[in-house]
Amino acid sequence: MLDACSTARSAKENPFDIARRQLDDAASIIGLDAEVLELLRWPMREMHVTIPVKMDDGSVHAFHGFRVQYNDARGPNKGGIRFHPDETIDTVRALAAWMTWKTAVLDIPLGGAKGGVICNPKAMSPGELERLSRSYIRQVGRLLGLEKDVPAPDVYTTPQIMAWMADEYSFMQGHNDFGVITGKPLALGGSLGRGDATARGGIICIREAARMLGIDLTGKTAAINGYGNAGAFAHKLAVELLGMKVVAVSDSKGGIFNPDGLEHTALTEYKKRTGSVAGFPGSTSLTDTALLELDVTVLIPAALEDEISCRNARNIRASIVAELANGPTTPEADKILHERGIYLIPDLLCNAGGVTVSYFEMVQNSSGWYWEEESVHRQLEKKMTAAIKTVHQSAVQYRVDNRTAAMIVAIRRVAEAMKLRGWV
Ligand SMILES: NC(=O)C1=CN([C@@H]2O[C@H](COP(=O)(O)OP(=O)(O)OC[C@H]3O[C@@H](n4cnc5c(N)ncnc54)[C@H](O)[C@@H]3O)[C@@H](O)[C@H]2O)C=CC1
Ligand SMILES: O=C(O)CCC(=O)C(=O)O
Repeated sequence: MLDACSTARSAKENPFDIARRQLDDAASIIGLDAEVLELLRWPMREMHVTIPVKMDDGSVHAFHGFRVQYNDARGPNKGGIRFHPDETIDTVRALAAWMTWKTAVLDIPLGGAKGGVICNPKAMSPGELERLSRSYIRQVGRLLGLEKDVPAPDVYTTPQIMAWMADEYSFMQGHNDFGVITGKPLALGGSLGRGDATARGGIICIREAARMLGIDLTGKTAAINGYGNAGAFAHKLAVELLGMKVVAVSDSKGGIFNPDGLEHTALTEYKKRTGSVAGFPGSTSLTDTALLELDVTVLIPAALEDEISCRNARNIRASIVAELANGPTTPEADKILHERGIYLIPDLLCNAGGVTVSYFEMVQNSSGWYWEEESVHRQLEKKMTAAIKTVHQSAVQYRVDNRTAAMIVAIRRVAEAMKLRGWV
């Protein structure tokens, strides 16, 4: 039988198939009970919604969206909402499964969920986006709540969108209930430190990986695919906290390269003004394929799924691959990178800073006591370093790659909760 690498494919692999293969692999290594595994292979609940939105030209457009609650054995469901033209139910299922494993790896008392709307936010006016955000919440709101399911931002959703959603949900409840959503603006109960939390958690992982590998990162190079919330803050913090040089970045409109390092402030201002990093003065353009295969110390995929697959895994030259994106590497590519001695920090760990600070936001909203930024950073550092240590121990104990090691930690914790609750 041909494996996925042997077949001539140009289409993306189904992300939910990938999520299940990752689960099956980890489950077989620890001999997970078949009934537990069967439960973990399915979302516990999912909602498909049609979302009517009045457009600026007076027409009504029916958008389609989803909220998938994968598993809440360890606590309320948690996970972002993505607005993207290529969104599918299977992408949302995979992202919800990965949220479940991520909260378990970080040992925060939450489950996993994800939401998505099929739309092109770049082609919508602010008014249309607001009406879409409110209409989505009217449809899925009955599933949400601080004790049930707490969304957050993801690709192409922002703190402003979270604010509209929190407001709509509050109207539905008849009182302010901002704790239903995290990643909110500070003025509405957001947490200090949530903006750069995903990148900050990833930078802590890169720092610890380099320490383990004996690499001094000062002056070393990084390339970042995806220049949004996660990628742009990773650029800033890689320079500020690790002393690295970010030589290449890309977004959906193109990539740029400067061997002397790209300047963060000038680049983010340029992107804000022009809508893309492409054409940034002083840089040359490069394709995403070329960016991923650059000879850099650290490669940071920070865009979408399936960036590193059997098509390019043999050409990756970075020593460390730090997955800020969810699901950027396919299982075949995982194997190839592992065999080639490339140190991969899996998404479940690498991008968990975001949900960890979202959890801190929930705690602050519940208690009404707001933390200083320094406390957020300190608690994030503690949670991340503890998780890094646990995943490393698991990799050594089972002699597996880091993703499988993280999956083992996660499914053991979720399985324990399910057993204690009498689900299996
Ligand atoms: N925002 C958060 O707190 C978290 C985000 N993530 C993951 O990080 C990744 C990025 O999310 P955000 O930064 O929040 O989204 P964002 O919407 O702020 O930015 C996404 C960026 O990716 C770029 N992009 C899209 N398609 C691309 C392509 N084909 N090639 C290169 N760049 C492309 C966009 O132009 C944009 O710059 C996603 O996988 C998301 O699920 C994971 C954990 C938390
Ligand atoms: O902050 C959160 O609750 C979730 C962030 C997210 O969607 C993710 O980690 O993929």
